[in-house]
Amino acid sequence: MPIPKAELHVHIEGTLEPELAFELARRNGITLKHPGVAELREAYSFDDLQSFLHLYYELMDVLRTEADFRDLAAAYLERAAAQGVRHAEIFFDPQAHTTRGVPFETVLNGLNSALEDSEDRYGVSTALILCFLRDHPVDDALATLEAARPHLEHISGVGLDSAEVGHPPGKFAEVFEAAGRLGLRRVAHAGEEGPAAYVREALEVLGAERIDHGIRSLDDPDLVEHLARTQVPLTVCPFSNVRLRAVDTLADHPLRRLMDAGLLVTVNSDDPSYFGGHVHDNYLGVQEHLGLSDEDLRTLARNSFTASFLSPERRAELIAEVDAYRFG
Ligand SMILES: Nc1ncnc2[nH]cnc12
Ligand SMILES: [Zn+2]
Repeated sequence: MPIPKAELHVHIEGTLEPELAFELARRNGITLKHPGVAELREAYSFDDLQSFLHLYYELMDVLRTEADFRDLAAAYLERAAAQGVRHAEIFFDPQAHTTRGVPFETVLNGLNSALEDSEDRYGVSTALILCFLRDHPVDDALATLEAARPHLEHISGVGLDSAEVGHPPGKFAEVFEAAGRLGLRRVAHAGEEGPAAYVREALEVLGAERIDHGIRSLDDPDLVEHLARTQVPLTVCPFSNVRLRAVDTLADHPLRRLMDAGLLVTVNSDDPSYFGGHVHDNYLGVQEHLGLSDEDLRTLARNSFTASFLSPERRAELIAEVDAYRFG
């Protein structure tokens, strides 16, 4: 079994495998543009974040009913367990569904019905993080937070995702402030394609407790020093960065430089069905291409629990499992 770890950056909609997409399309009487699974997989070649988002939102059309969202989440949890995941903090994009006429409750109830027995079935504890789409109006984000209010016992935090460049975090100050007042944790995608200044803004204006991606932080030495001192975690997604061409190759990936600079770095899958691998595949990829040792992987696994929203007691238990793990 792979080393125990937490996954802190995975979009549930990005775990939709082509086979399941076709099954759900059939179930819902939808015809996909792509004739079959092989042709769809061939379309998984991207120039940048925007070209990926186009297909990502298009394929979501197959997700219509509670059962669809349940099956999507159950399939992810089963695969995650096989990758050594013991705890998953899972993003979902309600606006991508409500704008298509799928009610907020359909999405949340469906996901929850898979999440509620995840610990018993798969040995994976879970949390949900509601992401606002930063390329949509702020008022839509406020309305989404309002829709979430009756369901806060099922939602741990809020995040910010979708097209980054031209959509600085500061635009969402009011929404994040309101989310904070509701007791929600706050994270944000920043510094994936956008500049280091967006990472600063996410920290200073949104009160982000974790930065999703954050790789462009390296362009600003003062910011790197700040992140090292405060230990605000980065949820880094190496396969994603290569597939979306934020980084040329895995061998060029800045993960090792971020670790060497003393940052609290974690490794995650982002949208595993689109980017060629799940979270442990990412661990093995960076190990091979960046020359990380088994002990480096242990550090990354430890970091994943340290950076999680689990209680200090549960974090300590899981970190003890990481420390006791023997590489095969
Ligand atoms: N890598 C990513 N960046 C921004 N938004 C996303 N939504 C799904 N994956 C994303
Ligand atoms: Zn992401």
